[in-house]
Amino acid sequence: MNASMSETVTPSAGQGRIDWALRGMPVLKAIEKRLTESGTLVGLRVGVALVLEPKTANLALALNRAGADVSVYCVGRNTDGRVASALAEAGLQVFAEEGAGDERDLELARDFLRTKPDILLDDGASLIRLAHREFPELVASMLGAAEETTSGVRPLRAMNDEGALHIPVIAVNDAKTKYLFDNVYGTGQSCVMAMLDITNLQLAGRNVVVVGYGWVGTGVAKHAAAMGARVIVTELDPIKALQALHDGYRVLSLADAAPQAEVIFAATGIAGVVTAAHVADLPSGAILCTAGGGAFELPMDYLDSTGTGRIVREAITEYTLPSGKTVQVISEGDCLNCADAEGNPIEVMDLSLSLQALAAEQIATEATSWAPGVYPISVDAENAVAVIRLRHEGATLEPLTDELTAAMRSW
Ligand SMILES: NC(=O)c1ccc[n+]([C@@H]2O[C@H](COP(=O)([O-])OP(=O)(O)OC[C@H]3O[C@@H](n4cnc5c(N)ncnc54)[C@H](O)[C@@H]3O)[C@@H](O)[C@H]2O)c1
Ligand SMILES: N[C@@H](CCSC[C@H]1O[C@@H](n2cnc3c(=O)[nH]cnc32)[C@H](O)[C@@H]1O)C(=O)O
Repeated sequence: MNASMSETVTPSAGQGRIDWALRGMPVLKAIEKRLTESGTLVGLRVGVALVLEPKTANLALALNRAGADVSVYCVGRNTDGRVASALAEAGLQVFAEEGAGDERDLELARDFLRTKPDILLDDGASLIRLAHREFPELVASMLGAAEETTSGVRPLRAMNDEGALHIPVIAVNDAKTKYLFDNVYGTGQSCVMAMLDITNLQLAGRNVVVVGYGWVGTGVAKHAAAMGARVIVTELDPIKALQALHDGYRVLSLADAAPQAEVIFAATGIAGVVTAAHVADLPSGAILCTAGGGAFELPMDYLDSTGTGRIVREAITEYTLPSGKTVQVISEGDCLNCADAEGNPIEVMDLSLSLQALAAEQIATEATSWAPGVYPISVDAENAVAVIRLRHEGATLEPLTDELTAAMRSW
């Protein structure tokens, strides 16, 4: 290779990571084209409040190129600073500082809402709830919002039941092309890999307890078992517990599983599922992490008030309890794949983030006539994402002929 051929322009660290992710996002590229051609988002302010890393950056940039005025918010623990800088350089308004603490995050969240988004793309419903608490005029003028995750959809439904939700929200999480892929395969892979990268431990032969066998728990169990872990599942729901048994795992209450638990993945999205009493029964050195909603699933208050915490390696806090027992908490109990790893894989976020773009389209075109409430994304949008991905993979669908239709209707 001669010298001139090897000369390249190196993008900034953030832009390089964004460009790399875009290579694996054919669905988002197709949706950007559709939005650009329709002009649906031109002149609208769209606030993106999702985990801020290269895949989300591509969503923000795609919406921007399609004509929206885009601002971005994220808590410090889920922000990739290189990506935040690259987005600011691209002219987006960015309210996210890597490593910012709770107080600064709240200031940034308020400043983000002061940009008066017409459409809000949220994760965990935290910005939708903050807007309802502190920015009633904004809520009154907003077209609507979209929610990314299970633990955001749940409180929004509760708000709606009490008449406290004042905007239409599309539950992106509830699209089949979201939860069947992102929550299961994406989160299963990224959380197990994050735990292994952070600790550098081997999983084969270890007792891994998965708390909750919903979509995320299923994926975590599958990936942990594939790496040789002995998986125990804990569940409240007898059907999910029976499913876990048929998938080949032991099923025990957490109290029964705790004495053998070398690693615990909380995957419920519900506060307080792992308690101080469970910790008392763990073997010394057990590892606690959250694949689900966040640190609230673990007994962090108990550990902080009773134990002595010491950072023993990046993203690992070792608590020594009065009994002398130690437990290791990963990522301070936050979702470890988003806090201290790369998040879910690119291909799976291509599906979820494309659904967010389609939810923005639906809010701009249809939600103007909707009453406040939690709505599913359109079946067309859900299917469009699957069809584009299948086409990109070179997969072909069986054609539905008149004969097959008649056969399926016959009795
Ligand atoms: N880390 C990520 O990237 C990521 C991705 C998707 C979803 N999530 C989050 O993961 C959490 C789970 O999501 P999901 O889609 O699997 O939800 P889900 O509702 O399908 O599953 C939750 C399961 O937990 C069970 N459960 C509740 N309380 C329990 C308890 N005390 N003990 C045992 N089981 C209990 C429920 O019966 C249910 O089966 C949510 O907070 C969601 O927002 C995280
Ligand atoms: N809000 C949580 C973190 C993520 S919630 C879970 C959601 O994050 C989404 N997610 C997981 N990985 C990524 C990623 O890499 N980029 C953007 N979103 C992600 C995923 O769709 C899921 O529904 C917190 O405060 O700790």
